[in-house]
Amino acid sequence: MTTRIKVGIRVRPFLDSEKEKGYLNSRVQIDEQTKEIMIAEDGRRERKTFKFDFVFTPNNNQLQVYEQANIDYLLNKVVEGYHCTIFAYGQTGSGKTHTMEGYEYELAPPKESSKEGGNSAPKPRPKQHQNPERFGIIPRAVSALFEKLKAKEGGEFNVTCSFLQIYNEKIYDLLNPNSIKQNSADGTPVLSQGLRLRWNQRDQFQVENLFVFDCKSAEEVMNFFHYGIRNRVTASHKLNMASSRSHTILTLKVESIDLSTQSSSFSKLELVDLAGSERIGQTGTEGKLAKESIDINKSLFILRQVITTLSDIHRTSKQQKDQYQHIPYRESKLTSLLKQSIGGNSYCLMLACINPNDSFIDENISTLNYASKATYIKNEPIRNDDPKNKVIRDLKQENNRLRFELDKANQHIQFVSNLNNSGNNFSSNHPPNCCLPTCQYGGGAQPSSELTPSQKARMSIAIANQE
Ligand SMILES: Nc1ncnc2c1ncn2[C@@H]1O[C@H](COP(=O)(O)OP(=O)(O)OP(=O)(O)O)[C@@H](O)[C@H]1O
Repeated sequence: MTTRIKVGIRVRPFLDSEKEKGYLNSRVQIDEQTKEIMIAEDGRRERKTFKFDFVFTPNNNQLQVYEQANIDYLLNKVVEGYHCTIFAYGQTGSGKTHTMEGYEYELAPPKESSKEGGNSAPKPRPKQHQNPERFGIIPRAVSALFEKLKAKEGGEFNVTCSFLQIYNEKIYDLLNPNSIKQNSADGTPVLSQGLRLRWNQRDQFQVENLFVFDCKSAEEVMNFFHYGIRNRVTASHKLNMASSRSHTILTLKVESIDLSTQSSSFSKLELVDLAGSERIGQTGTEGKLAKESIDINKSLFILRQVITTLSDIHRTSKQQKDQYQHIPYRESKLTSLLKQSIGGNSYCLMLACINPNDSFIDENISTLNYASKATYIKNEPIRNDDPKNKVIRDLKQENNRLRFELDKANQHIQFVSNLNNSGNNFSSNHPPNCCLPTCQYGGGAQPSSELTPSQKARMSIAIANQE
């Protein structure tokens, strides 16, 4: 079965800080009925119109986004054994982390000078007390997933979680204290080598030595998540007080066991918050932050290439497809890890975020263009049975097939020997491999009445197997 990537656009409201600066004009128009976004480019009178699966206005709150984007449907798929990915995409400060996570941040007071005598820059950190109404997709989905798993009858489940970030094109474990060390001089993270990606037989990239924790409840997952976001690289710049400098992927792996059939399935829910594309001039970043910008933009560039290539493939006719076969997944860590999600075997939802401010019209048009391309991408979700189940099922089928063949052969032998014994020569109209009790051809004899009880039993097994 193929299914398109679903795409939603969320236009955030103007922030108080923006209103104070007098930013109030927005050329972005949203039609909730038709699910269209209209935007007028600089110097042009006609508006560009983009159509999506979901559109969210600045008035839509977190719960409305969660419900209308049909996250529930995706969670049901995870419970059924399918992989699902939800990812937020957009320019820096457009509302990705708000949509995925929803926590309020504050700037931690600068650390006292270190022994080298330097002062650390104030670092954003989540506030101690959070308003649950602000919670984004991650806390809501984690809690709903556990509710669904617990409500499922006749089954058991195991959930594990892992949490990583891709920073400057290296992968770091946000749950491993050794993965992220603080610089003694200024408190900024000095990151170790990063974890390696390994390609495995089932056509997917895996991160080596990533910490994976068993979680019995949503609270346990959220505790790990809170631990991890404190390790995520964030920084303040002109466009965002708490800007994510890395892409993060929170992965929940679910093993569901059906007790009646003793079969199990493996699925995963990936919740991805991307770092935002940025123009260094607008963010006012320099030095280390400017280098981060370049790396963020580079990996997003490859992501856009993957989206463009796949959307071209799925839009063109079959003959033309061959020209486009190279999809540059391997050219960045991010796209390698999202290979199953974009053009692969997962259900996938992309939430593209828009800053309403007219100063970012070019960035918004770019976001809308790529989001629009993503609507053409088709995935082929598959149910991920335990590979052992498949082997057992295949062996059972093979066993049934062989028993059926054997029965047919025995019946044929029996039929021929009955003919020889009775001297009856009516065989001319019968096909050589016909199964006598269900034979459609007329004839004088009724051989089924001549079968022994054990033959009849074998015959009924064979017929049952056939059905
Ligand atoms: N829908 C919204 N309603 C209210 N405030 C919002 C909304 N979306 C974003 N914000 C606020 O806008 C600011 C920037 O949002 P956020 O940090 O989510 O952006 P981002 O796209 O994740 O940026 P970056 O790529 O730099 O990490 C934050 O203060 C956030 O609280």
